[in-house]
Amino acid sequence: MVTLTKSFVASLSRGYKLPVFGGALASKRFFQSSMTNSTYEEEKVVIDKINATLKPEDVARLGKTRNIGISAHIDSGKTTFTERVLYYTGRIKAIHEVRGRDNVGAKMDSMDLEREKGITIQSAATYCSWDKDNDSYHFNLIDTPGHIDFTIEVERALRVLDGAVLVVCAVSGVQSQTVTVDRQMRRYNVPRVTFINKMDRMGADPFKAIDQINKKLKIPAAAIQVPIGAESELKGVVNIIDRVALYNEGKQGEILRAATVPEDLKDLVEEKRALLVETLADVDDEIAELYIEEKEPSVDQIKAAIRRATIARKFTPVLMGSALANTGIQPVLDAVVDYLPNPSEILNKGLDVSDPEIEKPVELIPSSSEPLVALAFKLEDGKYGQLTYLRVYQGKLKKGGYIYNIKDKKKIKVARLVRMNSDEMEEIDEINSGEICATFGINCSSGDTFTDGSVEVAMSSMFVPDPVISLSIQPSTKDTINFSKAMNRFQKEDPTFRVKFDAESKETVISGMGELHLEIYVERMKREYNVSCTTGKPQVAYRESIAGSTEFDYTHKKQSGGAGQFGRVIGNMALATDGEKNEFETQIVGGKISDKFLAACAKGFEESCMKGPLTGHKVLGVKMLINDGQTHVVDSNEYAFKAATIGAFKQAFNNANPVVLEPIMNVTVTAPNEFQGGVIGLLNKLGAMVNDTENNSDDFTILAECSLNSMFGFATSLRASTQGKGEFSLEFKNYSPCPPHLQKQLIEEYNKKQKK
Ligand SMILES: Nc1nc2c(ncn2[C@@H]2O[C@H](COP(=O)(O)OP(=O)(O)OP(=O)(O)O)[C@@H](O)[C@H]2O)c(=O)[nH]1
Repeated sequence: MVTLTKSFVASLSRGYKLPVFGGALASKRFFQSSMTNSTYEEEKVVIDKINATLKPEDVARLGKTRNIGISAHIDSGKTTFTERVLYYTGRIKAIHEVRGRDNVGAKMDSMDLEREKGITIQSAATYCSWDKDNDSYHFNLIDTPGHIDFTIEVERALRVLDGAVLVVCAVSGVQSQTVTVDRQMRRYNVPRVTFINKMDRMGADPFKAIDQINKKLKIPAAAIQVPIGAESELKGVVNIIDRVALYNEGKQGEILRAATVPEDLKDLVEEKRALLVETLADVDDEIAELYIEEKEPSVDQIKAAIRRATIARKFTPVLMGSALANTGIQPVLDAVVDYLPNPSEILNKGLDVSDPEIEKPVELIPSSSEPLVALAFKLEDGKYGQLTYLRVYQGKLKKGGYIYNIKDKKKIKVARLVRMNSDEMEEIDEINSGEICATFGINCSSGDTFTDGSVEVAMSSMFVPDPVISLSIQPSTKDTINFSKAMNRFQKEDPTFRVKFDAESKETVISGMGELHLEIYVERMKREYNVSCTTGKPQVAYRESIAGSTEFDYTHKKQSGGAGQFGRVIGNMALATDGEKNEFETQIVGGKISDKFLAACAKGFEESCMKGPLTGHKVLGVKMLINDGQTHVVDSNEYAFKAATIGAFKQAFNNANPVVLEPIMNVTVTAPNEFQGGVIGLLNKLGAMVNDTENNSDDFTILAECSLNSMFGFATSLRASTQGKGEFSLEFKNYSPCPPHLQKQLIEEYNKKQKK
């Protein structure tokens, strides 16, 4: 059996740990630039310095802006919640339910497919205003999808947002996807307030859910409300900080009536208020001091401490209600204003790419007078062409002005600027730093950065992770025009979705980040482009590498008749220092191979890495060094040296203990306790390695590692062994050598295909 050195395996998994279901923006370089491990206190020193340079008009404007995401486990009610937010902020005139009988569907689920299935597939950005204490606040609200396979949308949204509302179901509590979303929020340093939804359902228990947030998400959380009534008798909530009861009245809960706390809730209010102060004392120095001195903090001190601790990502205040029953939504909007940061309270960094060799992180200044830096975080194909969503981090974007795409330095005119309300739009003339808008007519990809041309700053590197799964696809009809149109559009919208034509099998192959990810595109093709397709079996994206090192001496020679060919390359092949990359190096002395021919050698190496000798999959983590060789005065040419390198690569690769690598996933499974034995049995059968098990009073969570290959059909078997109550999520961990029998089988299959 082939064994890999520890350092090699470590090098493959080192660096970035991309969520396999998404994460295009989560590139390694992006992590270095934006994902700091610094504490908020360290960031705050820089933020304060930056803010001291801002003009009063910027400070005032930013203070009234909130860029907020809404994230949760699937079906927790995000879309229903957002619909209420749009209604109460006056953006829409009526509330339509998700899967509602009125056939209109919720506003934010504007794609037909979303309306029909009642799930959110694409995120949609919406602008709305909320009045509080005689001030008007502007929210840019992003509804994010809940399903694991659309995590790319969640990740993109979190990247451009300054805070989030985490929606948790009052009955189910913290679910597997809540844990995933929480992990993403940590990764992007997003502060959050929590809303416990579905308080009208039987068995709703907000305090149990809060306990789970503390334990499972490991973030101190405390209620700032208690419910008035329960289940179908839910009437409103008590704000326990101000000790005020809030009743939702009117046809759609639009009237919020304040009243004294009901007598029967007074004890509960005091108990939960004391718990809130105690929790804050653990995370905030000012409250801690008062707590030690046994002094009661004032309402303002409590609110200020919640704001500080929430923005510092040390605490999450918990609100509760029912979106469907129109209860408790307005206080969440107040909490967004009170406790979530404005754009000047978050440290955003870009990369100075003026020198491509050294990308230096630079802090962005949310001032409208600074040079423009904006990130295209989402594309949509709308009625008027490509709609590009932008977050302006610095500077100002004007209608009629010019911007430059940092990727290709192309100058582009901004013909139209709009603010979006799901699929409707409002024309605007300019957009300032810290805001989100959309524009038409810009030909770009998701993740591109735009500037005014005076700075060379990128918000994230252009690196996009390779997909891990692929499917062959064929249109059932002859409508190839629409088929290609759809493919092009999907690829632009989603960098993790790729399309390629396999010349050998004469098939179009689509690749992506999960089974459902691809299934949705197949479905969208049918619905939006009227093209039905047949698909092949899902295939895992394997990689090839070596486990040893070797020397090579290879001559490519054709010197009989006609123009001759001669090229000889000598050197060695070993593991690359960076396991995520391949490296090519030359150390030729005495001009034995000219620079021109060495460039041809580099091309030969690149070509070889695209198609490994064992199974035709890409090569990963291999270094090739050419340090000697021979040239023929007449017969040597670029072609001959390229061919010599390809030959040498193949020979050396086969001599250096070649291995096939497969994607290993982090698997999180949650199910009620009675199914624990069955789930462990199931994971064992798949060859998964269980790393941790966490038991709660009624459910358990298992963290395991398993090859993606073994995970096909897991959804079905988990459902069967947990009576449909188990849930799981997957995240890419690293590439690791596949079992020898699988390697053998893959090589045999490949060889058979080659012979055909
Ligand atoms: N009883 C009750 N049902 C709710 C509540 N909020 C939402 N629902 C229902 O829960 C289901 C899911 O709601 P959605 O708003 O689509 O949930 P979502 O989180 O946006 O779902 P995805 O976008 O698919 O992740 C729908 O049938 C809603 O009617 C609530 O407060 N109480």
